[in-house]
Amino acid sequence: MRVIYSEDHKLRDARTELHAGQLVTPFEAPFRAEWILAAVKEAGFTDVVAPDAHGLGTARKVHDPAYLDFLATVWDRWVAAGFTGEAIANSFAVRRTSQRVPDNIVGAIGHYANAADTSITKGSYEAAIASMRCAVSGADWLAEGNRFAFALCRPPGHHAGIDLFGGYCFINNSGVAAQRLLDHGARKVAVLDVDFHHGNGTQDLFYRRGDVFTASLHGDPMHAFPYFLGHADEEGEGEGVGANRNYPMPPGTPWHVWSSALADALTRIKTFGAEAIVVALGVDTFERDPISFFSLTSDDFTRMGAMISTAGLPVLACMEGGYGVPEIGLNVANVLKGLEA
Ligand SMILES: NCCCCCC(=O)NO
Ligand SMILES: [Zn+2]
Repeated sequence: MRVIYSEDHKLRDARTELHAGQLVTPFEAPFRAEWILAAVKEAGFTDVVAPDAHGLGTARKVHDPAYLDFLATVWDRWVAAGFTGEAIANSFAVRRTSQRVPDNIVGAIGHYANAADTSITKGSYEAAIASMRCAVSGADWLAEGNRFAFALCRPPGHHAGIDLFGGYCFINNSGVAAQRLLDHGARKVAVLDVDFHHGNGTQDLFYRRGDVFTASLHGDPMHAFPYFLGHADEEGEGEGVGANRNYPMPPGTPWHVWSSALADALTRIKTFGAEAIVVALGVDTFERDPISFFSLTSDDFTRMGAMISTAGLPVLACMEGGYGVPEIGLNVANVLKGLEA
């Protein structure tokens, strides 16, 4: 199992997150990647490498280039406007509004934000680029004929849409990796999102495409972030009809319910004809995750990896969510162990 990790994730170290009406210390913090790296090494996954210095060529095929340009410049524009706090959106291009991008940086950040929980700070963009590079390097490892890779992506990416950031995400790492696999010659690829939260960004990227099957198992959006996408009747559009599958589940969902959804998703991925699976690997489905409400145990993550492995396809796992409990490292390591079992 090749592990791809970049020290540059530490450049993403926001001081604030808008949560429950207060500015709190972000749940998505640097310690997460350090705990996970230590745990996977402890579990014997010691083939750890830095990512290659990929540019934005692949990302520009799934994200709006103007959005990527915004990400590259937003912090400097924010500072130039004289603001001393972290860049937080507080006005949004909601229903029945113009989709023109304002020149004003407060307007522009609101145009591109799908949530107010993600403060942008100095270094956030550079960290997001490094995170994307981990995922692209993992896709390259699979394209070289290897079975498994784990991209220890931080910041995460599955809430990043074509031209949207939020939910701690800026560039859709697993989506860029899926595109990279297609660029390497795959005809069909799947993105399987096992994070507690719906992969609204990934769904957005590929909703109208027939070459990437997107499946997401998640907390019912009637009760859980991101709230406004992730329902079972969202099945794709145009060339993408039938290539999107959502499995919304209720609070307290245990392994036997969750795993039946996984089994169905894997069957559909095989029927679709995917040649590889990119797993958006969040471990916030864990029973003690501080911001989620499923009931998976640490042993269930081993079972999860083993089930995904039975599809018999190359797998690239890209780190997504999973917060503030020591078991996040163990849970990630267990998925990797299950994959290789
Ligand atoms: N601030 C609202 C919750 C953001 C969820 C981030 C996450 O774990 N997504 O998978
Ligand atoms: Zn999550």
